[in-house]
Amino acid sequence: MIFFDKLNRTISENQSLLFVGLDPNPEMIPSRYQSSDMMTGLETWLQFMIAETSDFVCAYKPTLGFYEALGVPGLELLIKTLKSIPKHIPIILDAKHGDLNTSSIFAQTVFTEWLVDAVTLSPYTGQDHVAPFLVYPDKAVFILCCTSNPSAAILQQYPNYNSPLYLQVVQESKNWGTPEQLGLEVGTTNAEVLKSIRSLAPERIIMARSIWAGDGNLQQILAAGLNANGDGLLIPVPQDMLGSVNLSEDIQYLRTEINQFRSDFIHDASSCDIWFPDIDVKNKHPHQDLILQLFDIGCIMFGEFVQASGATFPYYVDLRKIISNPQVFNQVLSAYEEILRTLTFDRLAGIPYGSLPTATGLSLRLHCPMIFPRKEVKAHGTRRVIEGNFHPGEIVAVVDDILISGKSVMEGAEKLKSAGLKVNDIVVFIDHEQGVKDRLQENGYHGHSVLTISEIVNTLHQLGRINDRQLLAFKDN
Ligand SMILES: O=c1ccn([C@@H]2O[C@H](COP(=O)(O)O)[C@@H](O)[C@H]2O)c(=O)[nH]1
Repeated sequence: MIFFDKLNRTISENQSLLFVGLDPNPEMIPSRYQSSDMMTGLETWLQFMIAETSDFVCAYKPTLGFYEALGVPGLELLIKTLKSIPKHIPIILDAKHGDLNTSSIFAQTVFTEWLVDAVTLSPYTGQDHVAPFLVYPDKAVFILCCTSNPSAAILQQYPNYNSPLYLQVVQESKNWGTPEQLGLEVGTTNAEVLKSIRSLAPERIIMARSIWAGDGNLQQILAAGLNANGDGLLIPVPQDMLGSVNLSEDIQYLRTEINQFRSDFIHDASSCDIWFPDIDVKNKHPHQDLILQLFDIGCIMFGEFVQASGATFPYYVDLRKIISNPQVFNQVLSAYEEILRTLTFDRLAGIPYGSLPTATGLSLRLHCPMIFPRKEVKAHGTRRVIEGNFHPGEIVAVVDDILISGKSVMEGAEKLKSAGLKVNDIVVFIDHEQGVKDRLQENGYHGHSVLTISEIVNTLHQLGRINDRQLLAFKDN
């Protein structure tokens, strides 16, 4: 069962939006658990919390840092604690993981060995960091949008109160995963902050944090954070309540207070909002799925990228990555193949290095011999400019990844022509447009492309993968 369904089922069965932080914090341990053996005391306390609350919460949230701080016994305690949580209750591991290099292995460990359902992530390493977690279809992530720590305001409110960074994080992270896969972690005592995030992300689950640290106006927080259906907001059980001997009664009292507010809130609302992705089904691009997959595996990036010419573009395409994803690579080959089958040629040539794997794949598919013009000629050995066998006079179809100015592909084609070969057609995956095909034509080549960059950008925007700002940056280019 996917995280989202598991969470909603527990919310409905336990009639609760409350979650408990299962943290072995030695500074918070109630005196009745302070034995000479700290680990035993912490474990007994954690078991008490689970036993007292499992019928009244929708999720548990162990904080990895508290367990790590206890060393190896702490990690053993984490495994024991995770195993003690009833299977039907979702576990959100609060890791605030933020390291790109360890993201894949960390996702594998927490999801397949520790069997947690969701994990909190820091947003700073961007979608590349989130993607390895989202390849687990039944799991989810929560992106840390803001914290209530006073000194963090200088960063989170940057550059100004009208357009603060934490709202940029919300807007941006909505492009990284669906509402079922990606929720938001919001630490705040300020209902206005929560309200601004809720209005920007009406469809997301918000995991509230730190709401009890301020004056604790629960009603304001609920009004700001609940979605129009009176849910979508996970509320932490206050830390000081977790030390109470009457934890079960206290939590039920809090649950009733929240549910009373929710039912009044739903009653007052005259309509409900349903979130739909902005997809135009009728005008679906024939390569829509491929465009999405290329974006999701990081082949199409948005930002400021300096090109070989020195110009800055709002995107960069790195098709070299497809070789690491055979399923996407196969689809890319099929798209090239469709064009090549309409052309007449004796040999295929790939432009090094990026297009050599593509040309090799196409050569095998089309049963057509391949050659390639070297990028640099070796000072030793055969000193060949063209690798592979050919006969002067043969027609070569040239394959490359992307046309920007057309310079690199034309340089390759010229080397082939110098060796007595004929080049009529150049087939690329992406055409940057802006007249580059005309430039090829002026030099005697007929350019063909699977996709244009505007088709890619418009499709990604239509499907919510890129935002209005990214679309505008592209259009203004
Ligand atoms: O987004 C991009 C832009 C460029 N490349 C690399 O450059 C050449 C194409 O540039 P020309 O100006 O047409 O020579 C392309 O073959 C890539 O090697 C890129 O990969 N992605």
